[in-house]
Amino acid sequence: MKKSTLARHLSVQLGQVSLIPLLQQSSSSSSTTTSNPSRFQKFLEEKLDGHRSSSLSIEHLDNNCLDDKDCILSQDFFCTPDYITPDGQQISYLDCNKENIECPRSPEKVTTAKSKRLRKGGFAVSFGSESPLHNLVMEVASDALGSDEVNTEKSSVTGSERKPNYVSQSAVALRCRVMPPPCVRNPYSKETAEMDVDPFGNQRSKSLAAGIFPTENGDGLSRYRTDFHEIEQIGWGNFSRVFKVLKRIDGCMYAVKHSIRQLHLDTERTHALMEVQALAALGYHQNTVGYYNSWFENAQLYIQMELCDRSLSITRSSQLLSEEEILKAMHQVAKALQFIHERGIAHLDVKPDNIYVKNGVYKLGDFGCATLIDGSLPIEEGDARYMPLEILNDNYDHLDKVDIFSLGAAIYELIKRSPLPKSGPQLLNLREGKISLLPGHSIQFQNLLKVMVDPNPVKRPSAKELLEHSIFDRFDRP
Ligand SMILES: Nc1ncnc2c1ncn2[C@@H]1O[C@H](COP(=O)(O)OP(=O)(O)OP(=O)(O)O)[C@@H](O)[C@H]1O
Ligand SMILES: [Mg+2]
Repeated sequence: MKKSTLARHLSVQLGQVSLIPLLQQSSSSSSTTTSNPSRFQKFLEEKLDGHRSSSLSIEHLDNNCLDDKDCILSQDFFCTPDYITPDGQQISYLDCNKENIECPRSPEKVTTAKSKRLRKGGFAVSFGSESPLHNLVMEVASDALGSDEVNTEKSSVTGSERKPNYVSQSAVALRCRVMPPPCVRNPYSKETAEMDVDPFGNQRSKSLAAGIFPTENGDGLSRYRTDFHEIEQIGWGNFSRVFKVLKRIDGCMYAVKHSIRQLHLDTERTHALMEVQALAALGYHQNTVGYYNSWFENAQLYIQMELCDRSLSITRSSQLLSEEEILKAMHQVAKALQFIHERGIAHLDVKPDNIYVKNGVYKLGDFGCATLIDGSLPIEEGDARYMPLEILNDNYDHLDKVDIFSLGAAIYELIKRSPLPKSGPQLLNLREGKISLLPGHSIQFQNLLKVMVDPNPVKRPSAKELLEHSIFDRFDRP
């Protein structure tokens, strides 16, 4: 009884990825571990046979949903342009723009016979059917599935054909997903230790009593609600809202941004995904906002990111920055730009609203307009107030230098402490590289700003050259 529950629990987890590689691994390793297969192994073998006999190959799992219940909503199902394309998978953006085209397959994971073992106090421990950990897994499994589902699942795996009351593994997996894990305080995180609100109160039992989490579309399958506890809204833009959230499973704070509009068309989703693809391709840099995860839910794109304290927006924050602090921000954003430009990506929406601060460290965020410098992806320019003349004239030859102009304009705005106008002579002057005198600021600094907003992109320094300027000597070198 217990083993079959464990088997179901594991199969539920596997249902979210692909069952086949583990089944193959399990069936091969089983011969080495025992000559007398357990019920669990038998079950896995039966499942494998079942999958084989119904011609369910990995390819089918990847590309075709067997039935509607086997589909898990995920960006995996939408073709998108790649910032990094795996070897041998040259895809063009235009191809991906077509509706209903097959997504390129991810490189196959090499399956090894290694199995992970839980280590405790330096010793490898295994949990047999009598161990407390084993019992805990049993409890969670039976907690996550009602007794009716247990029967349903049992009957479907013991019979060779699907019974009318068959519930697909993906459906069960989704059902399991919506059971919130306990909301635990993270003992390593200062953030959660100092929290004045207590989101750790009986959230799980409350949500269970309320019938899991209601979603806007009423399907009860909100990954956002299942995985996160929403604390408050911390930002908004033209296209998104951003929330401070606590992740239930690790007890840490994150920012989750989600699109305001529902994205029903493939083209809309493809476009929205460019942001997460850029973030994912870039990887970690201390001066870019950290990216963790993304998913579609209710036709909206959700992006889980590193939580920052605030942005430098001068309309949303009343904090005044000294020249020293502004130079520090400029230096750190220049480091972020050097990092992304070296990877062939231009941000195209550098402005104070998109520069965040966390523990005194400045981070470039909002990669919603990010594109490839070589011009091989579509270009959507950011906030027009920070765009140089060449972009308005559809000249995209120096996209990295667009970011330098925008950084210069953003710094100019922070120094002036008044928002750049959307039109008028001040904006035209800026685009022509004319900035008014900035009393109290060094000539060296004013000259640097001037060259950053030069109307000729070639004359603007690159991010690397900017960082080599002597004005930044007092800061650490890249
Ligand atoms: N990781 C984060 N940590 C803290 N605050 C954030 C974070 N991400 C975004 N914000 C806040 O939310 C605001 C809106 O986010 P963002 O700029 O990414 O949305 P958007 O809709 O793409 O904006 P835009 O209108 O500029 O295109 C930001 O200006 C910032 O104040
Ligand atoms: Mg923004």
